[in-house]
Amino acid sequence: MNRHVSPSPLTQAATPMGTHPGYMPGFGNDFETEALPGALPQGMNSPQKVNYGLYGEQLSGTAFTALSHQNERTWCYRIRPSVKHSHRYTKIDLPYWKSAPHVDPDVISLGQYRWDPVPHSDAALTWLTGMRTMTTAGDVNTQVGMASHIYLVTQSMVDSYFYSADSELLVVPQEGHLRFITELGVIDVAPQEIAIIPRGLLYRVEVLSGPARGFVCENYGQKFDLPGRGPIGANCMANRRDFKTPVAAFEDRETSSTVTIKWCGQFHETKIGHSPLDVVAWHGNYAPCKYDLTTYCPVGSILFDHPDPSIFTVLTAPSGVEGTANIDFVLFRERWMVAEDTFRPPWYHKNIMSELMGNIYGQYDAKPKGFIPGGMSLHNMMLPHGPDKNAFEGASNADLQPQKLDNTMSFMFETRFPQHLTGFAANEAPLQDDYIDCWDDIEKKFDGTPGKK
Ligand SMILES: O=C(O)Cc1cc(O)ccc1O
Ligand SMILES: [Fe+2]
Repeated sequence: MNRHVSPSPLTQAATPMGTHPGYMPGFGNDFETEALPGALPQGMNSPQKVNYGLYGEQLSGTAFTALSHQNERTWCYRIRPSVKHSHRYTKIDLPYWKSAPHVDPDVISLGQYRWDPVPHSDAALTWLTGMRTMTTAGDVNTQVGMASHIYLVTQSMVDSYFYSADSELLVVPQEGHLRFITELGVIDVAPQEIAIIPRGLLYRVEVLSGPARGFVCENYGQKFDLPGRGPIGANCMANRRDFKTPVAAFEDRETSSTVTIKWCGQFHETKIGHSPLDVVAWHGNYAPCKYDLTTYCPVGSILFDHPDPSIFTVLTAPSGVEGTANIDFVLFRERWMVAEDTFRPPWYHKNIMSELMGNIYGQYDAKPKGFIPGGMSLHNMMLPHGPDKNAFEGASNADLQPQKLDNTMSFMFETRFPQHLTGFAANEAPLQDDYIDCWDDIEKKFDGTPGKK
């Protein structure tokens, strides 16, 4: 249990860019935090009257009846109940933010694909208008699968708020700093960090330094969790204490504002007369968090062979089939390679899962060239891939001393569902037409005689 009492409310004036009210450590903890002393009811959730004239409201992230170790909900004590925020909804179009099922008949998703970084343009883009869907998988209506997006953000949301009823968002910045000002507090993220924004949580996004670009995994299914470590034990990989959840912070601001809601793949808007970020105190285990990827402690092979990449899982979102994730978030970061008599980079393979990768910085060992920071690749269900010719020749002839893989941070969103390219990914984003040529000149070495070649 984390308990936090902050001395003063968060108002815009009290939080100039760059200062931050603070975080509480832990993943999935039962947190409690109040921005005004005594705002949080003690020993009960629904007193007849809440201190300061606040309204109590529950945000349920799992079914009321979910098993107790999976049950997630947060009690909010707010200036107005959320329902006061919604008037009539109107549909709006955000043409670049797509949801599954979205199969463009003119696009071929079967293939090995790689993209250069999607460039910034002169357009002023917010978190909403700057979201560019690359792939979709599964079905948003049945709450399975995911979408992958690139965001290009140059402009803060002003008097404009958003929540996704469809999904939890895993945000992986690659350039620029963003601030997520949420109902439950403020999260600042920079490259090498990630943020998790739960389904249904309302927020706006400000640009602390831009232009900002990054990757988003939109998870339609069950929430991301930490993987079981099995025989690895109680430590290493991602440790719970390195996740940070913001302390309560609120705005008491009366201005006409817009709330946008993503619901069943469609976007809707409603107008309100105040900031909806008015939660003065909260307690519960359904909350946003951030995580510094440089605190990820990689565990790997220390004698021979290359383990499956699941060894580098940071977070896993279950699919309902035990051991088979809806999505795994996997991190390839700096580490030592020490394996003896081993082809050290990723092996050639075909996978029932679909692998969407992004490069945060540096060089990836299986693809020393062409997969560059800000770039993405897709190796879809059962499509063969592996090291390019250069990586293969380099690794199979290398003197196998212990070697530090430095200056490298890439990740994978790996889903059990095939990923479908959007029209944007196929036609507008900088697709590398020659990507599959990287395996072209891999030569036949077999000549019928034994011995290593
Ligand atoms: O394809 C990739 O580069 C990702 C990957 C990395 C690895 O170390 C093993 C398998 C795998 O799919
Ligand atoms: Fe792979």
